[in-house]
Amino acid sequence: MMARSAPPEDLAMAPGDPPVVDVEGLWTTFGKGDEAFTVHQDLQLSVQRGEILALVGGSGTGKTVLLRQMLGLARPTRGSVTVLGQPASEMGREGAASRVGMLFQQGALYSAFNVLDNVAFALREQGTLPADVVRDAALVKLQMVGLEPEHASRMPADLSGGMVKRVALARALIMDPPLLLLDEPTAGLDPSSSDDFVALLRELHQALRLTVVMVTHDLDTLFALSTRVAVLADKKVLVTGAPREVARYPHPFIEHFFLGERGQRAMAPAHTVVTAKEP
Ligand SMILES: Nc1ncnc2c1ncn2[C@@H]1O[C@H](COP(=O)(O)OP(=O)(O)OP(=O)(O)O)[C@@H](O)[C@H]1O
Repeated sequence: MMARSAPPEDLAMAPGDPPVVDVEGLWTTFGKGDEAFTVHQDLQLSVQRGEILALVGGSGTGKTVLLRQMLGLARPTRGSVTVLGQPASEMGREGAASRVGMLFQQGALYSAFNVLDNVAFALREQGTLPADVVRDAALVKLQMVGLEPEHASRMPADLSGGMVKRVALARALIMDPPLLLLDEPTAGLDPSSSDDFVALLRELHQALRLTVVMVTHDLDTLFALSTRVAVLADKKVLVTGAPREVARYPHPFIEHFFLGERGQRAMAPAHTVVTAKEP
């Protein structure tokens, strides 16, 4: 029998409601035989309602794979990834769309569809609502992310990077999912667009009472948004806690990530007065 590792050390979380996401004893192995390599080894993680959890870890530690498993797009090799009480791999496409919205790293809009059709895609595909209702729902979502009705007919190639992210966010929210997954939400944005997008995410988190799991390498985004951080290292969640507590945890990756020059800047008091949001 496989020995179970201890759950990650939790520096902040208080037990309460059942978790929105519950990852239990997760193993993820790719390849076979001599080629096999294990990305997650008995990984545990819970995300409570209303949290904005930042997943951080070195390159290739399986952050994106974990998001894809929460969306039901990738299966655990062993163990379970449960979303709102149901195994994510059994949600089916529609079940997943109504529970989980995902903002993919590059925005990933359909280049042949205009903005409105991109946003409306999942609702239209469901085929249960009349076209004008789908259209109105998409326009509401566009407004929610700060875009005007006249943007609806634009093509993705004609949008700025910030607008692509907003459209992708509107699309992720079209089915009103309670859980939002963000893969590098501010990657590729200039500092000003990045700040605007962070402010939008924070507003929507409050207004829609979302639970958010985000992967980010960007410390400004992490400190501005996250209520808790989970560090992936050594094939598991090593530690979770409030950003400033986790930053002090003794581990080579954490020291490099938080205490390097960028980390010091992001944690500097002048910055945190403006953007820090800790529980
Ligand atoms: N479908 C797949 N088949 C084989 N290997 C895969 C597959 N998906 C991911 N991997 C591998 O799993 C590992 C983890 O990938 P993942 O993209 O989750 O890393 P990450 O933590 O998001 O990294 P980064 O920060 O660099 O984006 C990588 O080595 C990747 O090549």
